[in-house]
Order: sequence, then structure tokens, then C-alpha cells
Amino acid sequence: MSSHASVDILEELQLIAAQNLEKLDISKYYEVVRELGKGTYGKVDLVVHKMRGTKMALKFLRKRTTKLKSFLREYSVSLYLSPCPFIINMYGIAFQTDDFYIFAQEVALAGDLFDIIPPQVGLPESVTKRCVHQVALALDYMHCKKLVHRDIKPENVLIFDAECRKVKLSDFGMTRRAGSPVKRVSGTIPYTAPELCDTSRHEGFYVDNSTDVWAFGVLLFCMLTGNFPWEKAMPGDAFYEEFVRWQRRRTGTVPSQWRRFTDDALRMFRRLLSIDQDRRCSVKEVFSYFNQCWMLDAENRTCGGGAPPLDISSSSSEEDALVDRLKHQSLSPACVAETGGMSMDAHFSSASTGGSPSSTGSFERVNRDGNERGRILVTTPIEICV
Ligand SMILES: Nc1ncnc2c1ncn2[C@@H]1O[C@H](COP(=O)(O)OP(=O)(O)OP(=O)(O)O)[C@@H](O)[C@H]1O
Repeated sequence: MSSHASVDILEELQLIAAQNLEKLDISKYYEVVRELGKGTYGKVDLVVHKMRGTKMALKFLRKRTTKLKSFLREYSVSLYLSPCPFIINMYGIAFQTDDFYIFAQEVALAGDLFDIIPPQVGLPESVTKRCVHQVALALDYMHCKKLVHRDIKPENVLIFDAECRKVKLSDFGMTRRAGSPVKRVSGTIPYTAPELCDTSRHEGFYVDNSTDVWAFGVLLFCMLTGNFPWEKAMPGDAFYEEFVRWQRRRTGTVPSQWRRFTDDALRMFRRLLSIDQDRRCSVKEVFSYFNQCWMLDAENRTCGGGAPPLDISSSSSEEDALVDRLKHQSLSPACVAETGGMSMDAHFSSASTGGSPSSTGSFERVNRDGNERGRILVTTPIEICV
């Protein structure tokens, strides 16, 4: 499908949603079970539909901070992408109350990826591969449709089981068409690509797949190590500067926090995290690294006992067929030819930057409900205006 066709569909979906955005009394139709999470612009609740008994996740976006246009865009993009088995499913339900715009999604009962990454340890290589393979398929699906997620981070990868046999990409609030102009306002997080961190660029940016690829590379590092590779991909960040020297081949010495990876994994990171965005690979290039070992330590030498990276045992045969179709689609030349940032809460240990060079930023769990474990440092958001 051409990008123009997808633009038309997205606009049409927005129009239909706008015309049907009824005011509802939530308690009449839904029973709220518990809060699933909080974001910058609202919250997500687990509810049960009173008549149908269906469990759903209702995403509430505060009217005070969310324009109707932004809500309609997030809803219609989510709906448009939801046929992909690696993207959160939608129910086609959107409505409003006095204070919120709301839409319904399928529930990921195991939470989000952030919950299961052990800080400073990381996940086993086999689990990481299984998970990022699905995220890469989701991203490739989006990129083939000329859409850029722009908020890739573990909190936006929803999981259905602790082994990551089934994971889905979510939160399309920042998603924009590739090539659309956006204006940088402020702030940055560890997943932000260096070109977006470049404060000298007041003129703004054109949305590009390569920023998702960078964030995907950072996500991969976080999953395998339980640390951030740096606080910000900016000059002045010692970990980032060390990485840049190695990446630009000004030194042959692999930065200390990257020494746990095999040469194959380092080659992959060099491609995903190319400083020059024009030289960064497409997300589908990562598929060619899944058969290689990524970690040097003995425990991981077998690459997780040779478990196939994509083992979605809980999926139905219908879903399996879709997976196959997508795998082929993602490798098809047609798709190659078509393929052409964030309100954020990152969780970054401030201890990291002053710490030993072998210990980069470690995860601290976000305090979603305001009374559990605190986080050490919250980086500032960037909001982008189209
Ligand atoms: N469908 C779902 N099933 C289970 N949990 C969910 C679901 N959707 C969201 N969550 C939880 O709620 C959190 C916040 O949701 P979401 O990222 O959509 O909100 P947001 O306001 O867009 O966040 P951000 O601050 O990243 O913009 C997620 O990180 C996740 O933990």
C-alpha cells in the first residue's frame, strides 16, 4: 500500500472516531479492576465490560493536557496498526467523559518489559532474542507503512508472559509519518538518538525510521545488561563519548561496558547505533544476527541452549500464520523498497554517570502508583509539535 493510501485511511479513521466520540458514564458499562500503569498524559486501567464480561485495558488521556486531535491521532494509528500480531490489539472502542478521552485495548496481564529486566544483570540472551525479534517485526511493520514510533523503550513493550514468548509494541502517542516535520522543544532520555539530542538544531527535524533503530539498539543493550549505555547521547556524557571514539574507529579499545559482547553482537550494535543517522541500518537487518551468539560469558555461550529466537508457543495457529506472513513480508524486496523521538519518563540511575566506567546507568523501576519503590532520576520529556 502506498504511503498516501495509509494517510487517507488514518485521516478517515480519525474522522469516524471524531463523529462517534460519545460521552459515556464508565461505571455503567465497565467495572474497574485495577490500575495497570500510568503515563505522562493519563493512566491505563484494567476493566471488565459489564455486559460481555470481556477484560480490557482502558487508556485514559486527560483532556486538560491532551488535545482532541492528539487523542484521535493516537487512537486511529493504534487501530490502523493493530492487525500486526506484534502490536497491541484494539477493540475499536473510543469515548469520552468530562475529564478524559478514552480508548480500549487488549490487556497484557504480565505488564511491560521494564518490569522484568533485572537491574544491572539483564535478561538471558535467549529471552532477549525472543522479545526483540517480535519488537523488530512490529517496528518493521510500522516502517513499511511509513510510520515511525518515536518512543521505543521497555515501558512501551507489553508482555503476556515472563519468558517473553508473546510481546507486543504499544503506545503510539508519538507516532508520526516518516518525513513529517517536527519541532524539538526540550529534554532527552537515554533512548534518544544523538541527532535529536543535538541542541544546536533549533530548526527541528524530519521524522525518520533511523531514530527508532537507535532506540531499538539502546533497548537491546538495556535488556542484555540491565543498564543504560549512557545517560544522554550527547557530548559531555563520558560513556557516550567513549562509545563514539570506538564507533568512529578512533580507538581500537572496546568501551568497558561493551566488552561483554561477542564480535558479532558488537558488529550489530555498530550498525544499529551508527552515530551518523544516514549510515544506521534498517531494523530488519537485526534479523541476520539472531543465529549468532551475542554474549561472551560462559553461561550464555550456548545462546540460551539454542532456543529459537521466535518461539511464540502460546499463539494460535491463526497467529502463527500471520507470524509467517509477516516474517516473509519483512524480508520481501517490495518492503525493502518501501522502507524509507517523546513525552517520556526514563528511569536512570544518577549514580551511573559518576560510577566506574564499567557500570553505566542502571534501571530503577518507575513509581507508577506513587507509593511504591521510587526511582532515582527521571529525565525530562521532549514534546514535539507537528
Ligand atoms: N494494554 C495494556 N495492558 C497492560 N498494561 C498496559 C497496557 N497499556 C499500557 N499499560 C501500562 O501502562 C503504562 C502506561 O501506558 P502508556 O505507555 O500507553 O501511557 P502513556 O501516557 O502514553 O505513557 P508515556 O509516558 O510513555 O507517554 C505502560 O507502561 C504499561 O505498564
